[in-house]
Amino acid sequence: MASHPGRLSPAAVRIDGLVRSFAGRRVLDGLELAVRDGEFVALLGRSGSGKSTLLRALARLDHDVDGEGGLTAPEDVSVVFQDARLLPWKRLLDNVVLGLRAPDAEERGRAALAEVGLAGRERAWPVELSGGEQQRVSLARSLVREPRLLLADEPFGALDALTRIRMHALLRTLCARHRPAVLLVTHDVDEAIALADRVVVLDRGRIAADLPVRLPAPRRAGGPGHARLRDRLLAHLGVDLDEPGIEADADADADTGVGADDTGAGPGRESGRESGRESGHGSGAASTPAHDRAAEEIPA
Ligand SMILES: Nc1ncnc2c1ncn2[C@@H]1O[C@H](COP(=O)(O)OP(=O)(O)OP(=O)(O)O)[C@@H](O)[C@H]1O
Repeated sequence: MASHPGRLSPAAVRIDGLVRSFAGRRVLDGLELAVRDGEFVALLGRSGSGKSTLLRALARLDHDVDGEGGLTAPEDVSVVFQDARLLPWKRLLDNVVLGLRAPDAEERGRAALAEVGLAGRERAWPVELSGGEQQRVSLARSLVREPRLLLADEPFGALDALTRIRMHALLRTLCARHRPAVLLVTHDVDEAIALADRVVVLDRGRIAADLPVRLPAPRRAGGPGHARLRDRLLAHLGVDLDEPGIEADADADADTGVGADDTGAGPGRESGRESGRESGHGSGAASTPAHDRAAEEIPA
């Protein structure tokens, strides 16, 4: 992903003390987060930690939900879900340009389908496509609108491992070309590390860790720094790698070419102590959020 960690870009997203509650229970509890223009942020968190609730708030799909706090997000937002949500009675091109009011909509739709590797399939029906191909159409439909912000809620969660790897490469290429800010919800730590400029971990409605990923491309699992960053994120997700039956990557201590403290993450923010494994999941520190250093760098 083309990233410019040293360059100060404006904030595409700024969230300040966001609260969202269901039946009096706070799911987002004073959440602070900023995402720069063109930045790719992966959002990890245990099931029920509020990831989709956050995405729905950013997409303005939560009108009926109780909440407060500041939320600035662009108007031009596209959302990709785990299921492609194509209209089965419309051909692929019509699905891609649905609602797109532009004189050159059809031309752009064709170009978008070509970008995702589906040139020549414009007149196909969704039912004729595999799951991975349908998700390609979903990406084309999102990016044809040239959104400033792309929200992706586990977009590859239903795909097989090989298709997912291909989709990672495609998403990287598309984002480098179109440069939207991206907030990707995923359960897959490796996916987060492979794709994102920054990985944030949501825990009990707040950001428990916010780690820039400073790993060279291509980011292959097992590369320098990768394993230790992975362990650190897993610890924040409550996975105890010391538990019998759970093995850390064998190369976790065999990384070369990086300093002793190099976890592949820059000087991010973590609740609790520096090592997530030492702090244990949650560690109680989620209730006293540290200042978000990464967000601090983002000018309004
Ligand atoms: N419309 C709703 N009404 C009531 N409770 C809700 C609603 N939407 C979400 N919740 C609750 O809010 C909590 C967070 O849900 P959310 O879907 O945001 O979690 P998540 O982190 O995306 O989970 P998962 O990883 O399992 O998809 C859950 O306990 C869920 O039951």
